[in-house]
Amino acid sequence: MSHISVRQAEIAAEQAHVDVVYARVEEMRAEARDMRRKGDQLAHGARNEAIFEQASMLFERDVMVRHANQILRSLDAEHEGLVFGRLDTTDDETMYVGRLGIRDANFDNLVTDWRAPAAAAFYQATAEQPMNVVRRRVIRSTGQNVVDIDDDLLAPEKQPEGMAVVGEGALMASLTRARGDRMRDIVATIQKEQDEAIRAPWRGITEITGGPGTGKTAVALHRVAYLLYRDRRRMGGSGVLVIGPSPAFTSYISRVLPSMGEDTVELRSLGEVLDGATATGMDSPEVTRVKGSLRMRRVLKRALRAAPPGAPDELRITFRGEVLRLDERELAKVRRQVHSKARPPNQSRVDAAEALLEALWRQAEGRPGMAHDELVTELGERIDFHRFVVVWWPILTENEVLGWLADRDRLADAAGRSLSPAEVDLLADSWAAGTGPTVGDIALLDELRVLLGPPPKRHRRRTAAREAELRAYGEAGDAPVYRRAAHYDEYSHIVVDEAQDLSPMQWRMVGRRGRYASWTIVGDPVQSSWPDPAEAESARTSALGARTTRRRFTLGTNYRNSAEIFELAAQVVTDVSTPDQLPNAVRSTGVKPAVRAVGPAELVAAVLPEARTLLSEVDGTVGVITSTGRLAEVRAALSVGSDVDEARLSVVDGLEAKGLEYDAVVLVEPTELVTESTTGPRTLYVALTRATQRLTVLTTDPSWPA
Ligand SMILES: Nc1ncnc2c1ncn2[C@@H]1O[C@H](COP(=O)(O)OP(=O)(O)OP(=O)(O)O)[C@@H](O)[C@H]1O
Repeated sequence: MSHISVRQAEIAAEQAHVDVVYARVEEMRAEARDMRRKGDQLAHGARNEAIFEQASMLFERDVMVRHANQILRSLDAEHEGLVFGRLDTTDDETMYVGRLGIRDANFDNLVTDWRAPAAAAFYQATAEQPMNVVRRRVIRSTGQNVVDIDDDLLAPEKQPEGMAVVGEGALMASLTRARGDRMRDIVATIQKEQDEAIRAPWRGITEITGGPGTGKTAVALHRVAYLLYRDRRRMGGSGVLVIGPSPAFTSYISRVLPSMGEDTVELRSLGEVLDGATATGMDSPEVTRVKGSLRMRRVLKRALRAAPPGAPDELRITFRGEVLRLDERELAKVRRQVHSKARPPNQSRVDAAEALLEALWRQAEGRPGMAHDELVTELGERIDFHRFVVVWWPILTENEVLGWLADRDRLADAAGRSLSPAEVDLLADSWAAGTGPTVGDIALLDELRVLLGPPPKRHRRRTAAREAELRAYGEAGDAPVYRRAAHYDEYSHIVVDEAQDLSPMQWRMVGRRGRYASWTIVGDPVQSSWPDPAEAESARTSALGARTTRRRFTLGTNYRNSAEIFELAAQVVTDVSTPDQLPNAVRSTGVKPAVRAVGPAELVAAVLPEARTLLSEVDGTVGVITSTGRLAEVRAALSVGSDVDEARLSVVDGLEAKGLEYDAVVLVEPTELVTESTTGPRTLYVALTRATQRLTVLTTDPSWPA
């Protein structure tokens, strides 16, 4: 047979199996719908039964309906390539690997779930250690149609007669495909070093480091899918949280888990970790640095202890014909005394009232007709006294307290010697600008929330049991509504991506979400935009606990950039990295990055034609990356060319580019990315490593990158 007809024959054989699988999926769908119907009938029946029977029937109904819904959800997930792999072993066994485990009506395996232990060989077998695998086959499909196959022969000496081997490399084929605006899953082509990190035990802290494009994000997300599959009860019930640097990033990765049938994982950017707040704006690097520093804890603590703006500075009250008075100094003393108790301020109003009454007694003591207990009881019940307490010791929100600090004098008082006068100016200006909380403010607000304590509860409308139930299942029962209590801190697993950029204050905020969590921490120190890694490291250790099990995986192959693009990127970080921190980019396109020198007046005008050229050269996305200061100007220049395909073109600054990727990139004035940031070369490195195929650098410096 010719080469082509062997391939066609093999594709046809795989199509036959895939057809059987899809037919079975249809049957399973019908069975699940039937189960759900029965569950509903059971519930209907229960309404007519005695109460105690009702409870058990409702429980049974819940279990049935939930189970049926879970099956339907995973069957309904986007199943492009439901079956993507096949292993042929030395024992003449054949195993298909796919996104779901599927058995036929006789319980024989049609497809093994990629996360099952039996499927591990699909990712881990190598020619050196074939793990009983003779041939590994990747099956590529469009919808339900097999379009191509690709084989690795791992044990040629065991190849039986008639076993065909076709293809040129599924990984390379997948890497050269055009990118869309969302990241895709990589289940079919996970590499061995990646698989080890994905399948690592759930306990403790799993660190995944590696250079740009090594698949850290992809691996972390597949790890989540793996952990949920292996331990759904533990992981799914308490929930999994994935934290990324920006909303652009969380949107970019948002499809990966649903495409694997997992739609219960929460994705949040750093500006959204605190419930009720959404921040996207970034401060300047200088301000970010101060806001992120642990010194802010002391500043915030002191800020809380000051009298709130507008609080009365005198208490005057008449008791038994005598005027009792506490002046500003005495009131300040009482305030200090109440704050010195361990209770948070929002829980201390009763303490404050008691301390005020004691201070009033000290005024009254010795005067005729005064008795301690009478004064305390009678004044304590008086409405004018209550009115005073409410305004003198108000229940505060974190936003109010941060708002106070826009006042430079107040901030300087709170800062004491923790901040320099220049730092005080920087922060006061940033808050006085009134543009709403920035991403850096969110960690401060969260800190204040904890320092203030919860406001006193008047009524508990829901019982604790009801709360717990709502947390676990959502109110609707069958739809997956994953509403958790505000400031939920019991996630079972938390993934922190681009972890190298978290400030110490952000580590504290993130650490609070996982009191009992295990962690996957993903990052690359060379891409860090945080200036003091040692401080961040120690904050991270105290946030996550130093003694827990730690395991570390380092990924060494850059799957994103062409070798030509990465060669240029590596040049800019030679001074801030060691050779072992730089990955190996193995895919060569033969196209070197274009570096174009232009005059300063032509710089911005040159962006549109370059973007147009790249849009015509690649099938997928084009990113324009510029300094933050130039973002608006470049966006305006690009909107002039209304003929460009906006779905394929985006404009971001160096920080927003974190974690994203495009088929082609226009990088505008690289030196500005360096000078604008306190960790310049690292930010530039991020920008230079976003493109998979083409990179054009526009610079006004003819000698760049020298
Ligand atoms: N085994 C693989 N098979 C196919 N594609 C892969 C594989 N590993 C990684 N990729 C692809 O390489 C690209 C880079 O992956 P990813 O974004 O996860 O890298 P990263 O290490 O997080 O990068 P960065 O640190 O630059 O953000 C993605 O398009 C991803 O799909």
